[in-house]
Amino acid sequence: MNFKQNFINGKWVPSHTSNKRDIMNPFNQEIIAQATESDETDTRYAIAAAREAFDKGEWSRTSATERSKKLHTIASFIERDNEELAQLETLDTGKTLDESRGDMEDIAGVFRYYAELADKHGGEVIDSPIPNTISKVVYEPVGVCGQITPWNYPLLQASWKIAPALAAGNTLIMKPSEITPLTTVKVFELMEEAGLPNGVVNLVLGKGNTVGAELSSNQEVDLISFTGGINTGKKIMQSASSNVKKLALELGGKNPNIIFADADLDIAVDQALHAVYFHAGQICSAGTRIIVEEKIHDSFVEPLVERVKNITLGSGFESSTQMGPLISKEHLHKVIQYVENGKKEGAVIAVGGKQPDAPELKDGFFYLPTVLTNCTSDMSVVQNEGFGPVITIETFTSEQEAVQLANDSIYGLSGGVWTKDIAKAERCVAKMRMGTVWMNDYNVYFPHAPWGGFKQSGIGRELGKAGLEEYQEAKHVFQNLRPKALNWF
Ligand SMILES: NC(=O)c1ccc[n+]([C@@H]2O[C@H](COP(=O)([O-])OP(=O)(O)OC[C@H]3O[C@@H](n4cnc5c(N)ncnc54)[C@H](O)[C@@H]3O)[C@@H](O)[C@H]2O)c1
Ligand SMILES: C[N+](C)(C)CC=O
Repeated sequence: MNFKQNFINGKWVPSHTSNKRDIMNPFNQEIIAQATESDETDTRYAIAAAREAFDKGEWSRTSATERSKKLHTIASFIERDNEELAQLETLDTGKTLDESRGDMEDIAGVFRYYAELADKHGGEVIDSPIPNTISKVVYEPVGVCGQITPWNYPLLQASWKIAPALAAGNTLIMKPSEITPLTTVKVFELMEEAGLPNGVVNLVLGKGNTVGAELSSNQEVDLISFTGGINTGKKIMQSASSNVKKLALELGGKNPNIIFADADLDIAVDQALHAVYFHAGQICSAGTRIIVEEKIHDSFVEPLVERVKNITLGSGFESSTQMGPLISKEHLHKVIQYVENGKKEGAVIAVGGKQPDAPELKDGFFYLPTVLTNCTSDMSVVQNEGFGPVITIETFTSEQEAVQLANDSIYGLSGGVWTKDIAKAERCVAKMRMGTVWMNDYNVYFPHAPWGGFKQSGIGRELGKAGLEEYQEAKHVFQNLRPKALNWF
C-alpha cells in the first residue's frame, strides 16, 4: 500500500506515533493510500525546523530574484506532472477529471503569478515631510507560517498559501485535510526536487484537533493561514491569540445569485447550474441561494429543473460524468439532514432531494442534484451552508428587496447579479456586502484578483498583490542625514 509520510527538515519521515489513516476514494470506498497520522509532537518538530530555517536565512534572506526562479521551477514541475496530479485529485476527491485538470492549470498559474510578483514588491520611498531625511518602506517576510487547508480543493487552496509565502521569503508548515492529502504530498515531492533549503517547506499529515490545533496555538508560529469551515475558523482565531499571530481566514459562504427579469434567461439558467453543481456543490462560492424576480419564477425554474434532471452522475474518470460523489459518508449524512430540515420548514423539492437509486452508484457517497422551491430567508436551508448539490429558490419584487435578501446572511464571500441593465447591476453590486461579486457571470477566479470574504466569511485576502502582502511585514526605515542634538531634557 502506498504510504504517505511527513516532510520535515528536508526528510520524509513517519509520525512518531506509528498511527496510520486510510485514504478513501469517495466514488467506491476503495482504500487508495495510507497516510501517517501525526500529533502535536510531530508538529512541534516541523515548527522547530521551519523556525531554524527562517532564522538561518538561506531562504528568507536570499534575493527575491532567486526565490522567483525557484517558484518558476516548481510551476514547471507541476506543468510536467499535470496529468498525474489531476488523476490523484480525482481519485482522492471524486471530482471529474476535467475539473481536476482545470485545477492543476490554475495551480501552476498561481506559482507563475507569485514567481513574477516576488521581485516586484520590495518596497518604496516615502516623500518624507522632514528635511534632510530619507524615509522608505521595505517588505520583509513574516516568519514561520502555519497553513491549514480543506478537502474540497486540496491542492488549489494549498497553492494559494504556499506560493505567496515562499515568494515573500517565509518558511512554512502545511497541514492538508486528513481526508485528501495526496496531491499536496506530491507537490512537496516536487518542491524537494526543486531543491529548496531544508526546513523551508514542511508537511505534517494528521487531524485538525491535534496537528492543526498545535499550529494555531504554538508561539513559534508567526502567522496562521486557514481555509475551512466557520466554526473551525473561530477556534483557530482564539488559539492564534496565544502570541497574537497574524491571521488569515478563508471561511464558508452561502452565496446569492440574483436573477432579474431582464436577464438573458438561457445563459442565466445555464450558469446557475454551473455555479452550483460543479464538484457536487462542495465549493465555498457555490451560488446555491438563487433569488429570482417573482414574475419570471416559473420561466426560470422550469428549464432549470429540466436540465438538472439530465445531469449525469458517476465516476470522475468517466468522460460522460458531469457530477461526482460527495466527499464522505459523514458529509453525505449532513447534506441529507440539511434537505430534511428544509422540507420540515416548508421548502418544496422540485427535483432530487434523495440519494440516487442507480446500482452502479451504490458504493459512492452520491446525492442527487436538488432544487428546493418556496424558500424564504428565515429558513435554515437558506441561511446555512449546505456544501452539497442543493439550490434554494427565493423570489423578490424590487431591486431593493433583491439586495436586502442577498445581504441577509452572516456570510459575505461572493454573489452574482444577472441583468442586461448594467446601471442596475452596478447599483446592486455597490450595496452587496461580499468579497467578490460577478455581473452576468459566476464562480470566476484567477491569480491576479484578490479572493476573500466580508463578514463571517473570513479575514484577509488570498491571491493578487494582497495575497502576497498577507505574508509580508512592512518596515518603515527612517534615516536622518544631518542628525543634531534636540536639547529637550
Ligand atoms: N473561503 C474560501 O476560499 C474557501 C475555500 C474552500 C473551502 N472553504 C470552506 O471550507 C469548508 C469545508 O472544508 P472542511 O470541511 O475541510 O472544513 P474544516 O473546517 O472541517 O477543516 C478544514 C481544515 O481544518 C482542520 N481543522 C479541523 N479542526 C481544527 C482545529 N480545531 N484546529 C485547527 N485545524 C482544524 C481540518 O483538519 C482541515 O485540514 C466549507 O465551509 C467551505 O466553504 C472556504
Ligand atoms: C475558492 N474556490 C472557489 C477555488 C474554492 C472554494 O471552495
